[in-house]
Amino acid sequence: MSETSEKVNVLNDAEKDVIVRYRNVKKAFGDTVVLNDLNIDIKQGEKIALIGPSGSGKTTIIRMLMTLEQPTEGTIEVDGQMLWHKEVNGELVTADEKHLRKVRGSIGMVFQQYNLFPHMTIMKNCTEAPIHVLGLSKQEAKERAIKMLTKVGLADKVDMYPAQLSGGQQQRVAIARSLVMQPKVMLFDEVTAALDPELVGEVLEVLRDIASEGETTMMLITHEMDFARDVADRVFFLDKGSIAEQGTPDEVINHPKTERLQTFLGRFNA
Ligand SMILES: Nc1ncnc2c1ncn2[C@@H]1O[C@H](COP(=O)(O)OP(=O)(O)OP(=O)(O)O)[C@@H](O)[C@H]1O
Repeated sequence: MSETSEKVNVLNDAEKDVIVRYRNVKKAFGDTVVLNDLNIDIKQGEKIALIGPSGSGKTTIIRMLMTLEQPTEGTIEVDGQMLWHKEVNGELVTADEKHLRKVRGSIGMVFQQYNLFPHMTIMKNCTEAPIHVLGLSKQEAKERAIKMLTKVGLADKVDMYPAQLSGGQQQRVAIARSLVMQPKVMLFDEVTAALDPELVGEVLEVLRDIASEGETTMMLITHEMDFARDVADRVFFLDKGSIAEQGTPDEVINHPKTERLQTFLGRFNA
C-alpha cells in the first residue's frame, strides 16, 4: 500500500493542544494483563507524575510511549501521529520499524541507570545522536550540547568521561543528552532511584528547573512525593494496572480519597 493513501489525522480545536493520547490501551504479557483500558490525554507542556505500588504498571505505560513495548490493544498518539499503528485506507495496521524509528525520535527517556557510553567524553555522549539521528552538523550538535549541559550545570565537564563524574552528575548528563534531541515529550523513570541519597537533590533540582520553564511535556515516575507535589500539574495513582485516582497534587497526594492510596502514601509519610 502506498504512503500517499495514508489518512492524515484531523484534530478538532478542543483536541489540538493534546500532545499524548492513549486510547483504550491494554497491555498483557502472555496471559497476564498488566494494564487495562487505559485512556490518557496529556496537554502540551503538562507535567504528569505517575505514582503507585511496585508492579502497578507505571514503567509499562512509559515504555509503550518510548516504543519499547507494544500495546496489546488500543492506540497511542504523539502530536497527532500514531506510534504503533498507521491508518491505511481507513484501516489501522501495525506500524513498521521505519515508522517506529521516526516517531521514537520525538520522545526522550531517562532511566534509573544513566546508560552513558563509558568510552566517550561527555560532549560526545551528547552529540552522537543529534549528528547521526537528526543529521545535525558537528558544530550545531556541539552548540546544542553546550546549551543543555549549561542548563544542568555541567558545561565545564565536556572533556571528561562518565567514570570521572559522580552518579548525580552522570544522571544530569543523561538528562542533557535527552534534551539535546529536543523531544516533544520527556519521560523519566525513577531517575533518582539508583543514586546515593546525597546526590538525589541535585538531580531533582535540575528537573524542577526544566519543569519550571514550562515548555517541555514531562511524564515522570517518582517515589519522591514532595517533588511530585512541586512539579506535577496532575498526578496519576496507578493501582493494579489502572489509574485508580487522578487530579492535582493537592487532590491526589494531600487529600487521597481511597484507603489504598492513603496506605500507599503512608509509606512515604506524604
Ligand atoms: N517483559 C515482561 N514480561 C513479563 N511481565 C512483565 C514484563 N515487564 C513487566 N512485567 C510485569 O508487568 C507488571 C507491571 O510492571 P511495571 O514495571 O510496569 O510496574 P511498575 O509499576 O513500574 O513497578 P516498579 O515500581 O516496581 O518499577 C509487573 O507485574 C511486571 O512483573
